[in-house]
Amino acid sequence: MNSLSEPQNATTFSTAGEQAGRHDAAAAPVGKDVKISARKLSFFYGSQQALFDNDLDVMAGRVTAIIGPSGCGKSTHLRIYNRIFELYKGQRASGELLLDGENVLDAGVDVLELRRRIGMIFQKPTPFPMSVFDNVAYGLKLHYRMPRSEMQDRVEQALKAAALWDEVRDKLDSPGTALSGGQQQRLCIARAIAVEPEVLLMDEPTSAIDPVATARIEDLIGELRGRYTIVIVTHNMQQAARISDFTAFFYQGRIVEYGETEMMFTKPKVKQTEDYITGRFG
Ligand SMILES: Nc1ncnc2c1ncn2[C@@H]1O[C@H](COP(=O)(O)OP(=O)(O)OP(=O)(O)O)[C@@H](O)[C@H]1O
Repeated sequence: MNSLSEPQNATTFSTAGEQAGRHDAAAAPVGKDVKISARKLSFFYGSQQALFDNDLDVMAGRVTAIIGPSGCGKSTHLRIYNRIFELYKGQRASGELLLDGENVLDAGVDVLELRRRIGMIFQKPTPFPMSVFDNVAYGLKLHYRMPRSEMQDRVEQALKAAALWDEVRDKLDSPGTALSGGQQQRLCIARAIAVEPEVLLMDEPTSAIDPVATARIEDLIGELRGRYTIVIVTHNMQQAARISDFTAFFYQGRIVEYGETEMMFTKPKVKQTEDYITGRFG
């Protein structure tokens, strides 16, 4: 958890851009493992360009929040990571998106395997119309062959990791859609976790659920930190401050500023970031 009241030490943070002699505030933090690097990443809906030369290094095992006003490109950026945009006609990305140094946009990439490595949780919980058990087993059946007993173990582990096991252990055969909204969202997290991803993308995962359920998901994100690299889009400034290690501020398809969350929220380098964080626009 980040405390916004802790004293700041500007020397603990330097950007890759500064090291390279650049002084753009959207460069990358250095000195830690990078899991994903966006390089000159742009995106087009038909002829309309929505993202412009996004450069971003996502740190392994950390939580990175993407913030910015409505329509600035947060979801568009996230949807490139697992190439989910390719399900829609006329959408195109250019530049590079490196996962452990390999460009996921290359033609030869196994997209099914990419989506196993990079799981996604959406704004509205999306349980499949099947039982709680089958929701979690779904990806396992898609990606692996295993005996039923191992499948049961993996489902249980995933539900435990998603902090849902105690609530559903007696209703594994009930429909996933019969759970509460917050439980459904944790079910979706369990489904993503079951296939042992490396990265979890979360696109406003708490915007459709109540404050108590939101707190549980935020706690869960805290528990998953370290084991997974998490990138979360959120409209909620307090949430970004509470749960993320790094924050990227997007505006009109560009990354205006990126850095450690504590610094971003206490000493932003760019006036636009400060104005957004303090609620002057957006
Ligand atoms: N399917 C689409 N076709 C055409 N333009 C789109 C499409 N989806 C998004 N856009 C445009 O791309 C830009 C970025 O949209 P995006 O949804 O990524 O923003 P966002 O920051 O996630 O917004 P919000 O916070 O409202 O969810 C916007 O101008 C939007 O109108």
